[in-house]
Amino acid sequence: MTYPTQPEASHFIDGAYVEDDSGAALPVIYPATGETIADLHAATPALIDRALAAAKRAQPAWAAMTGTERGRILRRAADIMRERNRALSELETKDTGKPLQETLVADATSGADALEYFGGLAATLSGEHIQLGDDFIYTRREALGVTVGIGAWNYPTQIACWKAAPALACGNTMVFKPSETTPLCALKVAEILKEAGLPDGVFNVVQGYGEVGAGLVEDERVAKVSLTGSVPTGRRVYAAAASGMKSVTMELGGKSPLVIFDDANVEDAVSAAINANFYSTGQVCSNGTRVFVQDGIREAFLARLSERLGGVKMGDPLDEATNFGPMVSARQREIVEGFIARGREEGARLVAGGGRPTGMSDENGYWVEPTVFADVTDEMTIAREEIFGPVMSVFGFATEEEALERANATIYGLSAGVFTRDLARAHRFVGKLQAGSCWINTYNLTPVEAPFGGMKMSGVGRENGQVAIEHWSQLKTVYVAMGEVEAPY
Ligand SMILES: NC(=O)c1ccc[n+]([C@@H]2O[C@H](COP(=O)([O-])OP(=O)(O)OC[C@H]3O[C@@H](n4cnc5c(N)ncnc54)[C@H](O)[C@@H]3O)[C@@H](O)[C@H]2O)c1
Ligand SMILES: C[N+](C)(C)CC=O
Ligand SMILES: [K+]
Repeated sequence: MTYPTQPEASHFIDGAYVEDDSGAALPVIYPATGETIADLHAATPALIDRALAAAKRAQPAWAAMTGTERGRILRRAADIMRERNRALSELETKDTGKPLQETLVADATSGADALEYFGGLAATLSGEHIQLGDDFIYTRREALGVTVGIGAWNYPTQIACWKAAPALACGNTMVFKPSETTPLCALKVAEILKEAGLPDGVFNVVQGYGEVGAGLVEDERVAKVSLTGSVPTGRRVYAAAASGMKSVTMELGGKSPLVIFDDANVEDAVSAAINANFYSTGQVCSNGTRVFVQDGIREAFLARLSERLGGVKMGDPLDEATNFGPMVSARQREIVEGFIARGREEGARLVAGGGRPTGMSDENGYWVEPTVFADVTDEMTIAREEIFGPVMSVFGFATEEEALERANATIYGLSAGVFTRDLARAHRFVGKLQAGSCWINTYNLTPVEAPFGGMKMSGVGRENGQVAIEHWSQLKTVYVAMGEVEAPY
């Protein structure tokens, strides 16, 4: 099967597709050609209200089902997603420009993993019993209520599922707003959940720009907001949620370090640096864009990296042989090119890339070459700011202490990696890294079993793993008295 790129309508509310042409135009662009592949509309205030009302109405009955019943629906949806992985991946590729080689293994598949994992966990939700003499206390793990998910554009299906799966497992309902840049696949997630038996109103999708997100966050019916996006947006959303005393999960940006010691396996370290910088054309929050290579192997590392970049294959993202796609949008390419120019101006040494690839269309596809800067210093703009594109900065270092201090010298704390054959050093080092996800001798693996999220400015809360349940539910404490009630008078 193939999904048409134009969906039946822009929004999915209360179990059905809904359109309102009076909403702002939201064209969907295929980043490899610049072609408009769908015309959607942003949600109007009336549609936002309709979605939240549907979620509010559906929530009590959804929460009243047993966890086993809720989980069965999520697991059925996981199976359907896997059966349709190719069609979903093709649609994701058209929406994001990411090569099909990637979307086939990292998007709907990861979404299905989350639905399966939290579908399984749904039946395990429980409280505790605390005996106090004859009296006792028990706790109930309850849903939060109506929740809002807001997505970034790099992993649209995955983000929708990483939020919806634990939210729904816990008995919440959700209104999800995809990124305006990649709005298509969340609608398919909604369709599939419905097909799997999800009651109407439990998962709704509304499209729109930032103000639609803001409208959702500010609504008093909403108990929790989970955002995947940039730090500036995170600040705004967290502040708006705080004034309504809402819970939040913030999955934000990063400028993560990848530290490679002299004793590392250079071939593996180069592979990891490639995965940590050029996968999804560098549009990955957890990317290890600050690559610290110890002095003894730095030139060998750079030489081997340059050779390995000969294996980059740009081209039609729908061709499974293509392993590097365009940037998601003209705007994002402009931002990345601005950073590359700054890197040059500030004196970093360009080792690879740095421009638009020859032979690829300049006007339409938003192409940028995989770019490597060496001799980068900690003060340079490219060393400090999240670029969100295929730009690797390579730094030298002499000692473990120095590497640790410089790795942590950032406002961000999403991820970090260390390569060494000395495992005592590896554990000692990650013990002191200020990052939510650390990898030893690999990079960027984010299975759903692993809690994922940021320290410092990179976020609040965790997605995935069992701990996500705590972020999508609340505890009620019940004290039960077995005797008479004493009072002073
Ligand atoms: N930690 C993670 O899991 C993770 C994953 C992917 C991307 N990211 C981060 O996301 C960023 C790139 O994505 P982006 O450019 O789409 O981010 P963005 O912050 O521009 O937008 C994210 C989402 O927030 C919405 N939004 C914007 N203003 C809003 C407001 N005032 N209220 C409510 N919603 C609002 C947008 O419409 C979009 O849906 C990068 O910084 C990247 O690191 C983080
Ligand atoms: C969560 N992750 C790393 C797969 C995608 C973030 O951009
Ligand atoms: K798009």
